[in-house]
Amino acid sequence: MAYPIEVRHLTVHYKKYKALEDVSFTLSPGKVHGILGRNGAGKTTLLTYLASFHKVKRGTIVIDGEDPFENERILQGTSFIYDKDNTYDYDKIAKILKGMLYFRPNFDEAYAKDLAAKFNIPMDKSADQLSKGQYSALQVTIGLASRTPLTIFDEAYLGMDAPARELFYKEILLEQERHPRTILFSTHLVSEMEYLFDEVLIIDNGKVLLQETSEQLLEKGFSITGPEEDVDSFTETLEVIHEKSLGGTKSVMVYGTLTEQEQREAAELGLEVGTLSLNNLFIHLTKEGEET
Ligand SMILES: Nc1ncnc2c1ncn2[C@@H]1O[C@H](COP(=O)(O)OP(=O)(O)OP(=O)(O)O)[C@@H](O)[C@H]1O
Repeated sequence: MAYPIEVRHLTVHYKKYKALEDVSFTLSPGKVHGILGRNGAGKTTLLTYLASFHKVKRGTIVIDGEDPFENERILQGTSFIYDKDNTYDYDKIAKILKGMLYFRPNFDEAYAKDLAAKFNIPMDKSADQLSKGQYSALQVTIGLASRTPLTIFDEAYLGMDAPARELFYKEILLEQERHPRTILFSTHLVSEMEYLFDEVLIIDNGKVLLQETSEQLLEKGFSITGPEEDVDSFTETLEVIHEKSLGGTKSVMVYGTLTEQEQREAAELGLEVGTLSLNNLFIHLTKEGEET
């Protein structure tokens, strides 16, 4: 089971500071959504509202057809996993995992134990005795094994080392095949996670910069390399998001699509047209002080 999400005109101000401004989007159910943004862009603010930590004052949020705030059904089906959560501090890990079924009807204790073993989480310790990385791995374990229709990971990997993160990402893909749910990932570590995302929402300065499927987004970015003058004249009318020159050769990153005519022209001029990674697009589309 997976929840669809609809957000309309969500606006959140902290006194005079505009953390989110007129944010609207829908998230399709059963997909992995990358919620990307620079530090302070508004990701956590958005996700805490989706998880109903606060009541919406301006705008609306509809999850699986209902207002999620103080909504028992939706809240039971929503996991919010973040690094600062200290709900479980004094209980032993084995007891925590055993008790989860009480809160989460789909919790799979056997899977959680299996994951805990893979992450080397000691079952006989209490949560407050775990290292930072082990604590994050415990949160991730609970998030995965809860199998909630909406699962939100807000930079949940903090403190986990590279092999542990790799294991986490692998489990996301396996679990999504076995028990598809709506998964939201907030991150600015785009390069190592981009292969996980079905859809991408980029938040910039409290606003939605873009929302696309990963496939669409990757089709919209490309690089053009060749003699400086040819590259300049070819890209005059295109949206250049980054450029660098070296000894008469110029390489630019462009956001947009090329018509067939433009592709032919590029080939005739001998320009090299390449693809861009999601990480490159993210970095250059959200760069401050540069026109995008
Ligand atoms: N309780 C608060 N009071 C005042 N300002 C706040 C509060 N919470 C967040 N903000 C501000 O709102 C903006 C968005 O914060 P948020 O935590 O949502 O960003 P983020 O995208 O999650 O950033 P990061 O990647 O650094 O975690 C920031 O400028 C932050 O300083």
